[in-house]
Amino acid sequence: METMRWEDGVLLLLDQTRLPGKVEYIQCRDHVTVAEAIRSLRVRGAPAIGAAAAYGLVLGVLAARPRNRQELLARAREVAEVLASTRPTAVNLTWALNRLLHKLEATPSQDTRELTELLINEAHAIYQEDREGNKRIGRYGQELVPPGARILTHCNAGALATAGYGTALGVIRAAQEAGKRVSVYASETRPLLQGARLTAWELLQENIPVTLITDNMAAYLMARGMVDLVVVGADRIASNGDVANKIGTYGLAVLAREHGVPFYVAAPLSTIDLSLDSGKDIPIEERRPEEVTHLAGIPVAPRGIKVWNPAFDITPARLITAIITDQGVARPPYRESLAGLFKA
Ligand SMILES: CSC[C@H]1O[C@H](OP(=O)(O)O)[C@H](O)[C@@H]1O
Repeated sequence: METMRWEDGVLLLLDQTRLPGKVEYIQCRDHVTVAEAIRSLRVRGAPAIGAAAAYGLVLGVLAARPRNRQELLARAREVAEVLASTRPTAVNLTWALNRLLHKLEATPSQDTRELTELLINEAHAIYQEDREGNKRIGRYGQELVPPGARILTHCNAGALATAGYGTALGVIRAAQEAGKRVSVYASETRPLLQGARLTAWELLQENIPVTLITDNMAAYLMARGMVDLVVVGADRIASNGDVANKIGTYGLAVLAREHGVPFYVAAPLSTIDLSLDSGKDIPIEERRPEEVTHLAGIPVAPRGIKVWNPAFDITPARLITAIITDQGVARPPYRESLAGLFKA
């Protein structure tokens, strides 16, 4: 199942709001459609958002038919700003857009066709590198997975959240491929149910044993000794190892510490933001109240109720056993080990 596909100047995006019931692709011919898809989580997951935004930038430049380098650069910057404003937490979004802009600025060509080709190739490179990087995350991560491990994961950090294979689910896939016969508990992940709708669906598609639990069952599951490790994805990792990830992750990390369960985060280097000193500096997206007060369009809370709906929380580095990246496994102290991975 592909999260996205570039076909003759059109970006096809798998509409993840329709899963698991329907597999439907939306055709994006302009950056505004891509921006809406990111904002409404038709495409979601830090690396997938980055890749989609990169292709969205290409679409925005193509649509404007710039007559010269100057017009093309101005248009690219304008479109990047629109796409960067869609969701604040996943650093891959701005990382991908900045990578394309820097590539443009570093290329002296005056030929708009050549510059546009350059953008398309860079977007393809981001997509391809993420797929390959996730396989490496899987290889590094599966070495931490004991045979027969019962693994708890939260939200969806799978192929649907990336350009393929997944980060946290990449570790699970690699462990399964290594013959470790793992089983997975997927927490449903209120309010948008990425665990129930996406992770459960992804793993079932590949016959990886998976059991769905509600978020409030995780504590009792661990108290019953039914979890051997937790592995989750990330949307942004600060230089000290603090991790922003789907709301509910921090609670799982506290529970894992309480019950002596290893807690792993899996993410590519493109999710690590060394410019941030700690998790305090990571912007946390707050979303519409209706995501909490309604379920499939049906009200489940009284009209007018006040709602707080942060889409992410921050897990402090001290609760994280290791951070599994596409360049190797980082262990505490993270400020040194993460910086070291960039130098490798
Ligand atoms: C591999 S990154 C996946 C990451 O993104 C998810 O958030 P969202 O579904 O809101 O984009 C969640 O935090 C996952 O861990």
